[in-house]
Amino acid sequence: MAVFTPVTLDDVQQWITQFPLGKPIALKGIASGIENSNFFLDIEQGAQVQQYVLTIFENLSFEQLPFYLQLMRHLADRQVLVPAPIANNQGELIVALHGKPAAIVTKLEGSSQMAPQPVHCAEVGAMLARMHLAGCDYPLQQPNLRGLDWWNATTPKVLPHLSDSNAHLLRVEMHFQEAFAGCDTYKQLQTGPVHADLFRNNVMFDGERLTGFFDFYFAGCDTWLFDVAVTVNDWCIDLATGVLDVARVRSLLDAYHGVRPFTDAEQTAWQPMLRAGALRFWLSRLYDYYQPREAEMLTPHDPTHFERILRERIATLAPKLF
Ligand SMILES: Nc1ncnc2c1ncn2[C@@H]1O[C@H](COP(=O)(O)OP(=O)(O)O)[C@@H](O)[C@H]1O
Ligand SMILES: N[C@@H](CCOP(=O)(O)O)C(=O)O
Repeated sequence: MAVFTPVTLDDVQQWITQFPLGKPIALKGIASGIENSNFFLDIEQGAQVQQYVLTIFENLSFEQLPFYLQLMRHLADRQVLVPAPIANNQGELIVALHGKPAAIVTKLEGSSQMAPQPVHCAEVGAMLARMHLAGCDYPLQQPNLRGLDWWNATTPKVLPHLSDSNAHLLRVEMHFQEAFAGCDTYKQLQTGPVHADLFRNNVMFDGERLTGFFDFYFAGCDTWLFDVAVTVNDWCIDLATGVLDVARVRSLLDAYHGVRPFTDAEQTAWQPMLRAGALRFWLSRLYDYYQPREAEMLTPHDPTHFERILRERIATLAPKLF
């Protein structure tokens, strides 16, 4: 279940006249996805047919969306591979469809690489560094809405559901992360717009060629290193154990470092940041697990996966950043 707002080709043919795009000839609902209604949209442009993705936003409002859509436009304009939002004839990226905010973005080629090798991790690392640099002059500001403030607000909501051992882990780690966020090294870390959810299912590949990052709806301004940690914690692990795979870690980090060299402060902060990246998703998965949304919104992700990763990052020294 992923199309929550039904749309017909006829609806789109009327609506799309406000975009400088051409004639829609096919519309197909996308089955995967859990947040929004997504459709592949084929548009005839002269002798060619171009493919786009139409998204109707089910939860985010007109007021919340500009940060994400304008960020994608900003990055696309700077040759970072992301879906490029298309503006209507008034220059608007977000336009109402069936009373909800909607947007059209370019379709990325390929599919997600769910069993990445070092070559894929290198592509991800290099593009992530390019994305961070390209975001430097992005004018809009929004904090990472799943950052420390959210962790502090969420911890008391999930603590009553946890075993003694997990409650202890959560309390100790929150204490550790509060101290880390207040330390001098942390304050020296470079910040800017980050994706903050760059998991395997949010990147497209055509063979070994990365074709784009997508699903920017957790993006916000945070440390670049947090983005790297979240990415490494998903792309470079053995999924069963959470243990880092050194070859994939090295490929991702070396490729990133080749584009945007890591700093000494980032080197010092690396292990605590890997723990922060694990804690963030442990907490959100716990929250979703114990405060489930409506029944049709699929099975929540497994929180124990990130509990395992967090314990592993605390116990084992990670490969150095550079
Ligand atoms: N720009 C795009 N290009 C190609 N495929 C896309 C694009 N955006 C979304 N998709 C496809 O739609 C699916 C659902 O998108 P996603 O952003 O995960 O949805 P949701 O926000 O509802 O979770 C993705 O897994 C991907 O297959
Ligand atoms: N990546 C997060 C969940 C975010 O949902 P997404 O499918 O839209 O990326 C997790 O794995 O917990």
